[in-house]
Amino acid sequence: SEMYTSSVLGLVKLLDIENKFVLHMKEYAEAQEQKLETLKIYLKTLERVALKSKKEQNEFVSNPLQVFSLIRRLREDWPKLQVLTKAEVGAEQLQAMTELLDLAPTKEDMDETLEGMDRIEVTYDFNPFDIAKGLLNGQQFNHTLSIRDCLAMARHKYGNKNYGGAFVWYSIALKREREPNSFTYDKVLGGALDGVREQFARMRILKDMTENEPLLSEKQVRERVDKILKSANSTALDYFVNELLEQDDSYLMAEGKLEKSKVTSHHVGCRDQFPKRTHLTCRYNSTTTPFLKLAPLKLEEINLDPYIVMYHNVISDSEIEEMKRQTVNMSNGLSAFASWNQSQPARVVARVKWLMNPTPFVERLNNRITDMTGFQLQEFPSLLVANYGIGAFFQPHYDYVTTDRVRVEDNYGLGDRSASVVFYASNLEGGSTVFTELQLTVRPQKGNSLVWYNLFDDDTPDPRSRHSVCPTITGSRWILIKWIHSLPQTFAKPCQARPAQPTK
Ligand SMILES: O=C(O)CCC(=O)C(=O)O
Ligand SMILES: [Fe+2]
Repeated sequence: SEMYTSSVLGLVKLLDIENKFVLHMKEYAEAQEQKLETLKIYLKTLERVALKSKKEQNEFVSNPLQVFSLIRRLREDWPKLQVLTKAEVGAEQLQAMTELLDLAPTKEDMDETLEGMDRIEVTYDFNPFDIAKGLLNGQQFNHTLSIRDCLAMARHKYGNKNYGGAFVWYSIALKREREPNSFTYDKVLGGALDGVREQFARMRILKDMTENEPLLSEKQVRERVDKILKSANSTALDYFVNELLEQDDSYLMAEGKLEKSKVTSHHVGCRDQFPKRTHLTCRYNSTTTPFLKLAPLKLEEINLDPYIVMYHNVISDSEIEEMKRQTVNMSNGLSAFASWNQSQPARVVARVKWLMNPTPFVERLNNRITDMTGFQLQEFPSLLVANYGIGAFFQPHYDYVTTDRVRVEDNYGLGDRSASVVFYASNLEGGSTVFTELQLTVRPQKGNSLVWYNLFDDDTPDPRSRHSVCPTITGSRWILIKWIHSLPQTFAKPCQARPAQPTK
């Protein structure tokens, strides 16, 4: 089935599905309403004076006019009313709704979107109380999370053994006033808050015990907490929960924060907290190829060693539209739960498509990359397009494939990926490219292109090229990526001996 959450391209389809569902349900409700109306009208025709005493009843059936009507009604009208009552109305709509259910997001999609939300909150150190109120990245949206939304977040974090995070989201849910009609909602969807106060208390105790009793196993901790909660009387539990809920948001929030020891360079980069670079310049590049004499490219230095540059305005809006037209059938995507290799943890959440054929578009882009870098691309003209999902990211990684087991020559005979070129094809919030070792954050800007080296001049891996992509906060992240293989560059790339490395 389709994985919606791996990209914005997939997510947009859900709107259409929901619209159709709502339409069918409306028609269904209208049909039911009509039936109800008819029933009520017929009920009216059956009204007659109440006959209380035996005497009154006898009088009634002694009147031939009344008896005649009574018999005819029961004989001729009743069966038809029975048919009306039993009539299934809206069967067509019911069927259509059932069919739409098959297109509903799967559990994988649900898990992926929960992970995405979690990732946005934790990576950027956002305040979950703000998120629940619709305040994201300093922008107030006209949408708040419902109690059930908040509880889903809490349960997800609990499932991930993030007891502090679950504690906060349970508290948000419990502090919320119930929505109007909550009684009806609960009848249909189940009691939203059933058992939630106890779960909230459980998170608190679980978190404390995990921290205070590091020698206990996961299972032992859970068993002990179960015991504590079982033996607690309800008044004491109520008191405990009420005390906690009276704390202010900042106290509760502190429980859900990512532990200091777990804040990585990727997080710091995404939060834009690396020290700012100085002594870097911008200039026109008019020398890499003769064509640049006519049309120099705007170059911004990002880092000098290893060399990283950003070219400005090197892919136009209309080229980006053309790129999107070539990618209508993107693969279902990579995600935390549906990656190419199930045994690996989440690495990237995005849909991708290789542009393999040497179309005019691909050739034009390759020529541009040659202008930017001077590299030879004839041996491997393919480009890769990616569209990320909400909260989608790319874990810190290296673009080179050389490992102890994979030798350079094995990479399609092209050598390793000596440089990478990423074209940013949309504007968005979040989604920066972070160089975790170099402590650099590069914000995507539509039309720009980032170029960096993954290998030293002697073609050995340069671990300083380790990079990641921050979660998208809002927007649709489109990129076009080109990996430049080293062997075809033998005569194109200036080669210097690597400075001697300190030996261990
Ligand atoms: O999208 C980006 O900014 C970088 C993508 C990337 O690192 C990759 O595809 O290998
Ligand atoms: Fe990469």
